[in-house]
Amino acid sequence: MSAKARRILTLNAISRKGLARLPEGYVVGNDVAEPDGILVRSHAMHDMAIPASVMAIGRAGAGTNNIPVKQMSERGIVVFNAPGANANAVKELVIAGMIMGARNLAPALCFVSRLEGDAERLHEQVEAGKKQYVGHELAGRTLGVVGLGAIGSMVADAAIRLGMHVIGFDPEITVEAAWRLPAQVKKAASVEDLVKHADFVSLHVPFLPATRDLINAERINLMRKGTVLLNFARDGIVSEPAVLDGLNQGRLHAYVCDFPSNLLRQHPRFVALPHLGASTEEAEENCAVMVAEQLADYLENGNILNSVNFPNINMPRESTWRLAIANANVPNMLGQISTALAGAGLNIHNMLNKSKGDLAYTLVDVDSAVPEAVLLALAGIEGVLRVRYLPAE
Ligand SMILES: NC(=O)c1ccc[n+]([C@@H]2O[C@H](COP(=O)([O-])OP(=O)(O)OC[C@H]3O[C@@H](n4cnc5c(N)ncnc54)[C@H](O)[C@@H]3O)[C@@H](O)[C@H]2O)c1
Ligand SMILES: O=C(O)CC[C@@H](O)C(=O)O
Repeated sequence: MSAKARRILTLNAISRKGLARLPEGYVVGNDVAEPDGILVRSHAMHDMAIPASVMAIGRAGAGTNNIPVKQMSERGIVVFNAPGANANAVKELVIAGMIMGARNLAPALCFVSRLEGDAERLHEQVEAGKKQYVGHELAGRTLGVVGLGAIGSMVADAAIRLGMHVIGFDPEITVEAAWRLPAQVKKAASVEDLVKHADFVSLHVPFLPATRDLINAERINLMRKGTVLLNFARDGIVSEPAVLDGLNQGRLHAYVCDFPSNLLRQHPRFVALPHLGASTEEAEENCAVMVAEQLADYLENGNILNSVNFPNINMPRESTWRLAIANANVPNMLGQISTALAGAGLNIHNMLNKSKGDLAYTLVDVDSAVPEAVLLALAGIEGVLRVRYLPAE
């Protein structure tokens, strides 16, 4: 891979092992001006002025709701994520959360932290107090999983191994994810159907307008009495006032999540962790390695893997002179690109075009150097969002 002095701005701490995957010569830091690319975890980018120099953003994680993806698409900026790279870390924390909820571990730990006196007095208080925290076991209970992607499918699998029954709901499940799912997972017809039949409900969907308040008062009222609700996805997926009512009325036994809340914080059966789902060395490294490699291959060669807004595309280099063109997915773009190249006497060696939704992307290898005037002509075609010239070093 060629090593231009590309500039990468980091908006969060990114694992060093990931940064080491960037080519030599890259300038990387949290104060880099005029960056070519940005690496980010949960930093909120919606209100940030994203410099004109930026060509790509790599999210070292799964959720991209902290990034203004639509505006980036309009600017031809490719947004990458790291699908599945932190799924095992989240799965393990969800299992911990189920046990915390079922065995009343958070209030029990609070009880212990308040104990005073000598060893004999501690013993007396423990034996008198522990009956308040009697819980139940996971085996034989039913877990409902909403969203059966990378994390949901792993949670389902782990729960089955713990002796639980599992039902799942995911109207947009991919073929790949469906293959990953254990055969024992029963299919729910809807979220309503799922919550009616579960003792534990765990949410693993992205935060989108369609999933805002997915768990609301109506759905909580359909739940079995004493349900444990787990949310390691995003806080906005659950209506907090509805959860508070559910906890107060006993419909919910506990709400275990990764998102502290001022509204819920006083409730003894509200358990919040500080967004720790992906905070393991392994997950941080996996995410950073994946996204750094994707970002570098895009910046150097124009290839795209795991973008949330542009299609996957990979064309091995067969010539020195490459163009990468991001454009609207409308008719005759390829015709106009080819005409502009032919008009300048440039012979196309290889060309690949892919589309995803409203966006398309074209890689073109040509047999000779591309003059600046041709780049300007291509950029002037209506619907072209960005033109990059990537001659191999
Ligand atoms: N707590 C954390 O630190 C942490 C870590 C990783 C991911 N997350 C969150 O978890 C989410 C899921 O992560 P993932 O890696 O499993 O993503 P994923 O893309 O692999 O899976 C998401 C699944 O949700 C499904 N889905 C979408 N809308 C749905 C709906 N309305 N009802 C049911 N299913 C629906 C999709 O079809 C997909 O299968 C992320 O978007 C992120 O917000 C949180
Ligand atoms: O980077 C993190 O710590 C959180 C990541 C997580 O929320 C995700 O969506 O992948």
